Amino acid sequence: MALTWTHKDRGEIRVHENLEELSIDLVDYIAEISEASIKEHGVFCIVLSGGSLINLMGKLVEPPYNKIVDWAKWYVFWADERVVGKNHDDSNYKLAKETLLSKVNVFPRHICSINDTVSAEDAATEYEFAIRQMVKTRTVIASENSDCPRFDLILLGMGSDGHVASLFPNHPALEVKDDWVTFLTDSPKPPPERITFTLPVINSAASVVVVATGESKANAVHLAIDDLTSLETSPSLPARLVQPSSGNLIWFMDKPAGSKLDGFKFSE
Ligand SMILES: O=C(O)[C@H](O)[C@@H](O)[C@H](O)[C@H](O)COP(=O)(O)O
Repeated sequence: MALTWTHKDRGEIRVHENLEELSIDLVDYIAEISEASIKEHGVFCIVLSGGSLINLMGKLVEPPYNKIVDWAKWYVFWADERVVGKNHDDSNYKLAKETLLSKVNVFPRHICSINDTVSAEDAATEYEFAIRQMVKTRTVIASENSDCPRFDLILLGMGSDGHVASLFPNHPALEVKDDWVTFLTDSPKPPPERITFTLPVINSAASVVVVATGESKANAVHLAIDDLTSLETSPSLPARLVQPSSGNLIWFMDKPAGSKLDGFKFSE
């Protein structure tokens, strides 16, 4: 049984017994938001990241999800991408394609990946331009509260340093406010060249999910969610800066990742 609660300003927290339970809850949630978004505005604009998150979504290609999800209405984006060829093992696109997208009926033209033949800077500029065109044609909804797109669902993993997408602690990309997509050529985690959604775009989504598993994430989870003592306060922890302005925030984690949370301790 999952332990779930809502923090007064850090969203809903779901701590699962194990990865199997977490992955079922995660795909249930994705299927639910997909259905609600399609009912509301005809399409589902989902944003992926890399890492273990993609394998945790694997059940989507199995019954009943593969039959109940309206794949033809999906538009797929990436919150961050490594600037490598699409066939490179570091490519987030390749991971999602092999694990999920090649196994369901998402239209290839609805899969919005980066141009892998240009520099990181140009790839970021082109990706933002492509998204702006889709906001213009109303495939992606415009936010009412910011000059940003309002994606239906942004799925983020989290590193043990608290990074989300390719927004790393103390990196200047965290400060970018005027662009929707920015680039890095000095990522602290290899490969160095990446593009990433900026915080204003992440925080304009209708729903943001952060998935964190394993004991190595426990401290970052605590710093991202709990009310901190003045000693611990770390204003630039990227995961703590995920604060959708008028959307939902949900944390999916396993027990080891949640083990340092105040709410977890109280429930033991
Ligand atoms: O671009 C990257 O280097 C990874 O995609 C990275 O951002 C990942 O999402 C997190 O580090 C969480 O990864 P795990 O869930 O696999 O620990």
